[in-house]
Amino acid sequence: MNCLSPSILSADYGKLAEEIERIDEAGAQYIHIDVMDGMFVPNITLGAPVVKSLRKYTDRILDVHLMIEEPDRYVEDFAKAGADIITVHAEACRHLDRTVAHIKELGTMAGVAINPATPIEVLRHVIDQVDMVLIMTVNPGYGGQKLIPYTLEKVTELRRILGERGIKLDIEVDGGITLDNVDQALIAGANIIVAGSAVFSGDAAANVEAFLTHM
Ligand SMILES: O=C(CO)[C@H](O)[C@H](O)COP(=O)(O)O
Ligand SMILES: [Fe+2]
Repeated sequence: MNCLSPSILSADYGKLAEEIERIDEAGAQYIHIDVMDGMFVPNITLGAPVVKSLRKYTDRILDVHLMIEEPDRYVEDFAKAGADIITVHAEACRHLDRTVAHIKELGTMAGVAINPATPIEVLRHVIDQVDMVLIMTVNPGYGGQKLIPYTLEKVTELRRILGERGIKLDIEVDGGITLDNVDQALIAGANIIVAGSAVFSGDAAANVEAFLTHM
């Protein structure tokens, strides 16, 4: 199933509850929450207490994207806060297999993300353990960047490999997705679409509805 996961990175942080209710009512199936630690990426955003507060305002899937070093230290906090999917970066984990197992033990869906320059080969031994792979279509750290075209080739290649291995898995794309390129991402084989600035610039509800017509 194709789903939209608006990234609240580009929402008004002073009105997060209202912003989430708006995109929930407009039909977005997921809510993408970007957690940045100022180490793995240059920015700092928010932590588990904010996720816990936001959980009260929506029953949609809380899709937590951890852009933090050694995320194993925090996955339990995010699971307890109400995250439905916790995605960690392969580049940030010293023991990726252990971290994925830890997330699953907590009863939460597990995702693994890779940066644009990270080859999909790093996923080879974990793709039958995770619920989702996140292919970054920009370098992580900021909203509002332009999609890097070669990243969609990685999506196509991963979908092909999954098909050969008979593995059903969600592929999420994140970064620079707009109404003008979302079809390319879907054709490449992505089925979870993150969009931040394209949703939260202007009328967020109308933007969600416009995306959903493509899904
Ligand atoms: O993970 C992210 C940045 O690291 C964000 O989810 C992503 O960039 C979404 O924002 P936009 O759609 O504006 O690119
Ligand atoms: Fe993200």
